[in-house]
Amino acid sequence: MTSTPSTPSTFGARLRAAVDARGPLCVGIDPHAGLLAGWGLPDDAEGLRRFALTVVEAVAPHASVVKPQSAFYERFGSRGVAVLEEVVAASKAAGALVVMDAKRGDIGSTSAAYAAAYLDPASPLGSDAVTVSPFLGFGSLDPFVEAAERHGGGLFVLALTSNPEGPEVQHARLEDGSTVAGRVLDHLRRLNAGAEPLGSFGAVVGATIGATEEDLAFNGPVLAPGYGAQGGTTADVRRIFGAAAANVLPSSSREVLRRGPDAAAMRDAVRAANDELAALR
Ligand SMILES: O=c1ccn([C@@H]2O[C@H](COP(=O)(O)O)[C@@H](O)[C@H]2O)c(=O)[nH]1
Repeated sequence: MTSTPSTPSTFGARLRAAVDARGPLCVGIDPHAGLLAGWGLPDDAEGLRRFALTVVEAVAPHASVVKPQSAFYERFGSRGVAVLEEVVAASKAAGALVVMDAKRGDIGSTSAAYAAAYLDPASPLGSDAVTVSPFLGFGSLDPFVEAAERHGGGLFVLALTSNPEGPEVQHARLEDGSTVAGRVLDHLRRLNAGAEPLGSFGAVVGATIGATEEDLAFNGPVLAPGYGAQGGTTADVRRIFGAAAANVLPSSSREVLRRGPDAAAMRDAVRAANDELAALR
């Protein structure tokens, strides 16, 4: 009997199906020291583990996407990274897609190693998608693009970030008059051309940015952090993205996590946000 290797579905296709089933809210799993304290947990690897797995159990069966922020795990060294591995596995088992928020980017040969770490399903940190930085030149991300295509994964490339310092770099003008962010979006438009139902190469555009001249329709998903604790609202998502809002994943960490350790309260916060965001689709 011959076996046919199954072609992995694309990240864009999996994401579209997940959002249709569960709603667009992406829940950030960011174990801040202050949140551990607020939950009555010690600021150590065991406190981190109890916090992170409690969040996964509460939200991963309900949210389309979870986004662990790697920094909060790395600060505990190898024991923290082991917890991050557990978060990835448990979230996937509960049916959520995992976006690893690691914001990686380096010269191409090093990017290849980062891509293997975060996008190869055989890696203990293998996720559905990873956040990457294009500020070493978009071409430095080629190894990530190749790994995403090989493994059916996705990328979220920083374009217009939610922090107030971002415009200094992202609004800067290039020789042809386009902005740095606009050039990033152009690259994504090229990578996603013709993809159905949605491309796998996304952008990070904060839910907090002011008016923008950029064309935010590029046939790919948008991760929109800043929703919730940083002040971004559903009305902001509508204002910023307009017709492209249907492909936006508003991302909220602290606004959900501060409701814990009460699992029902975290789950209800996810449901309430998704109910409100449904009007955008
Ligand atoms: O432009 C960006 C890119 C990423 N982030 C990350 O999202 C969360 C935001 O957490 P909140 O508690 O909801 O504010 C965090 O992990 C950031 O590193 C971002 O905020 N802005």
